[in-house]
Amino acid sequence: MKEPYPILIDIANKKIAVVGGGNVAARKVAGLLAKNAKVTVISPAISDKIDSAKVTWIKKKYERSLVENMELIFACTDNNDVNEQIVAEASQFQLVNNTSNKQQSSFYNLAVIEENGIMITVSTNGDSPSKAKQIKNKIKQWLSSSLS
Ligand SMILES: C[C@@]1(CC(=O)O)c2cc3[nH]c(cc4nc(cc5[nH]c(cc(n2)[C@H]1CCC(=O)O)[C@@](C)(CC(=O)O)[C@@H]5CCC(=O)O)C(CC(=O)O)=C4CCC(=O)O)c(CCC(=O)O)c3CC(=O)O
Ligand SMILES: NC(=O)C1=CN([C@@H]2O[C@H](COP(=O)(O)OP(=O)(O)OC[C@H]3O[C@@H](n4cnc5c(N)ncnc54)[C@H](O)[C@@H]3O)[C@@H](O)[C@H]2O)C=CC1
Repeated sequence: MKEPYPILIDIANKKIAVVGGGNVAARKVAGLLAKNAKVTVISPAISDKIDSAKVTWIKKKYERSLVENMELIFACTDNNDVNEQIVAEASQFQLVNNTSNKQQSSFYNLAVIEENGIMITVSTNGDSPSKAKQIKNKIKQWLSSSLS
């Protein structure tokens, strides 16, 4: 993504697939559940950091037929070829985040602070996610010190 366009989207009750059930999937799932999405995790194994009571878990390896009706797809497996395949097989109406390859993602996640009805987000346009996290934490510290 050379020139990303920032938007906020309503994902409440939207069908969202997270393929893979490891650490990265757990972080993405937590963010999605916090905004009331209908999350389906497709993965032979699922981390205990994922609240399996709050998602639909399909205990299978990725197959295109399992994500055909999903509006957003997060490709979070630890197999780059599978993540690439998920992107290649998506329809033109499906947005896909390939968590292992930003060049193949049609959207990125942001580092987010949400407090008192205000949302502050940080992005490095994919260049350095850990820097985005660091800057977010600095802003958070600054916010709490400036309010006290
Ligand atoms: C493009 C993007 C797409 C996306 O996933 O949305 C992406 C991609 C990749 N991340 C990678 C690595 C890490 N990502 C994090 C953390 C976060 N990553 C997030 C977003 C994004 N990550 C999007 C762009 C964000 C921007 O524009 O700046 C955050 C902000 C939001 C979130 O995930 O919800 C969240 C912080 C949440 C918070 O705490 O606030 C950490 C640190 C950690 O886990 O502690 C590491 C390890 C250290 C490192 O490498 O930096 C790799 C390499 C994988 C590999 O090669 O192994 C890729 C793949 C690639 O770069 O192609
Ligand atoms: N975008 C981001 O924020 C970040 C991305 N990454 C990348 O994310 C990927 C995943 O990392 P982790 O979650 O730490 O790995 P992990 O090893 O914790 O989890 C991988 C998961 O994928 C599942 N899986 C493997 N093959 C599958 C298949 N064919 N179909 C469905 N599920 C399958 C496994 O069962 C496991 O649950 C890596 O490629 C890593 O480079 C890493 C850090 C941050």
